[in-house]
Amino acid sequence: MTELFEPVGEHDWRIATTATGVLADFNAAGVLTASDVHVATRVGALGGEADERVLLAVALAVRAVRRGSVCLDLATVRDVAPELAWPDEWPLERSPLVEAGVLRWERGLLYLDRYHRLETQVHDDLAARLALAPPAVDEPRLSAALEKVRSGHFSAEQEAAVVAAVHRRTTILTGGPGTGKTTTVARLLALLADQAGGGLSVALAAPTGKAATRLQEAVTAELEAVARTWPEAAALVGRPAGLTLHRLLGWRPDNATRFRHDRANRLKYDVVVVDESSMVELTMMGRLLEALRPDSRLVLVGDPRQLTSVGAGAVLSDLVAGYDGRPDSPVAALTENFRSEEDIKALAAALRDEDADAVLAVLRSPSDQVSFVEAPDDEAVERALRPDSVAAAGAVWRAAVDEDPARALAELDRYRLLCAHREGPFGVRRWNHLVERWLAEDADVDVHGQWYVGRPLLVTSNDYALDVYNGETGVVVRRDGRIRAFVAGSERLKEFAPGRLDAVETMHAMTIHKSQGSQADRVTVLLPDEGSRLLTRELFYTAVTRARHHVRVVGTEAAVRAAVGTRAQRATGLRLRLGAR
Ligand SMILES: Nc1ncnc2c1ncn2[C@@H]1O[C@H](COP(=O)(O)OP(=O)(O)OP(=O)(O)O)[C@@H](O)[C@H]1O
Repeated sequence: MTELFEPVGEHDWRIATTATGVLADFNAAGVLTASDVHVATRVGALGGEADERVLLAVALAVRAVRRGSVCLDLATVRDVAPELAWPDEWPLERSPLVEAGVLRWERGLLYLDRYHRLETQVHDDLAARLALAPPAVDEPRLSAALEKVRSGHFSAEQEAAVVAAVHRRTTILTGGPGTGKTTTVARLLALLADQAGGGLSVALAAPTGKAATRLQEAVTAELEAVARTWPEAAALVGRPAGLTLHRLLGWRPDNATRFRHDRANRLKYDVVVVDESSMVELTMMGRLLEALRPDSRLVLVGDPRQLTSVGAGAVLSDLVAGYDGRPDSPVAALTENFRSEEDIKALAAALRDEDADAVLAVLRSPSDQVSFVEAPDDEAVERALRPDSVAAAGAVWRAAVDEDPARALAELDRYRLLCAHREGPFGVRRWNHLVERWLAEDADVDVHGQWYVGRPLLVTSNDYALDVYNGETGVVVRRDGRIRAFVAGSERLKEFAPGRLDAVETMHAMTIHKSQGSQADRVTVLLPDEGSRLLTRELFYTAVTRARHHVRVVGTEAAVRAAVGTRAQRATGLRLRLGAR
């Protein structure tokens, strides 16, 4: 796995032509980009720091944040490129930048001040929530209520989780796909509404629009199940709406990182549930925690084994690891998977155990749920992917031709081709083009133009004016002779003149990062080669757990071993802070 780039000549945009000394050396070696170097030089000039070792540390800290870390671990930083001339020491203690608080140096971790502040804020806000007196609970009422939610499905593990959550203001509910997290949340809401006697305001939030929609749908369905045995409580909860975290906090057109709700203007909700919390980056977690009323309840739901957020931080997995073993831990874990097929569960379990031999054994065992196409070269990969891709895209296209957008969107959820990369031989862009070409060649579909009938769409950013959100899926359909784009929303299909949707991509293939928070009946995972820097266990786990009924892995044994053996490392100090009370 390489973490460096290879400069392609002196005009490469990643080369800082003004850099000198050690910064220039690390830039030329592909460790630092031009922007890392520029930020460090500028910070040094403004803060009166000329020691190039400190400037190198600043540039490496900027690089670390760019790559998802919250800070720079100086003890391991050399591993990036051991052959380079690293400084013998980091004279940070004497640095005016540390003195001025521009840099923070703590426990061997070097922070840019903004990230240090965020991390300490997240820690302190959570600590303050945990230190508050627990909410008052009417125990006889709770016991009576548990009797009512027990009918229908409800495992002992789920019951233990809701009982713990009723007694806490902060709960972190973890579990893999299909472990009944949403079921548990719906029952928790019923119990809380019953305790409150009504008037409980609930927000169901998630980092992406698609995840928010799914959460709302799933909670609504589970509340309907609760209503069969306990209609009063279900009625008290009502129908809470799903919304993105940006929307919950009050998105501001003038500021990308600040929201309308903050410490001075808190959220009014009594309960805030956040699904897919593994995707929540440190900045957003900070904003959420400061906007919550201290006495409100927060339920963070997610799977800490999945890929971390795109932005810096690994908050959920840090919280789970950091609270581990603490008597005040707010973590409730669900482990029993009720949804996936046995062999998919076995594959996910082998990945959790970090056991490459076991992963390969599951992949190679005959199964109608898991398959492995060992494709040594490009041609073999194409041969493997072509029939399924054409069949899946053809089914979407046929529904679109039949002017049936609901069916087209349902077809879209049946099959998904997942890639690690956006660009390159294993990238989404290439496979989108290939599937379009195959569709034209094998099924005679007209794929010309941007808005061809049957084009599957993935929304890539939130548009509050249009009411479409990052992660939502859509399809192009001709209706009454006009080309329209339909996007799946929580309550209804949303119809647009396609030109109005500017942040959409073709979705014959999708990145694994973007697939978080969604599932499909059948999933094909295209593994990149073993040198890919994206290939990690978290990536592989996220990909295979997107499948409900069948997962097919296309790649090589070397790629499988590389994935299982590589952890997505992010330097953060949150778990240390939590562990070192
Ligand atoms: N105790 C149980 N016994 C049997 N089935 C259950 C139980 N709890 C949940 N289920 C069922 O398992 C499936 C998955 O549950 P649920 O959607 O709550 O899980 P989840 O963890 O939220 O999943 P995901 O995150 O993948 O959406 C649902 O069909 C649900 O009805």
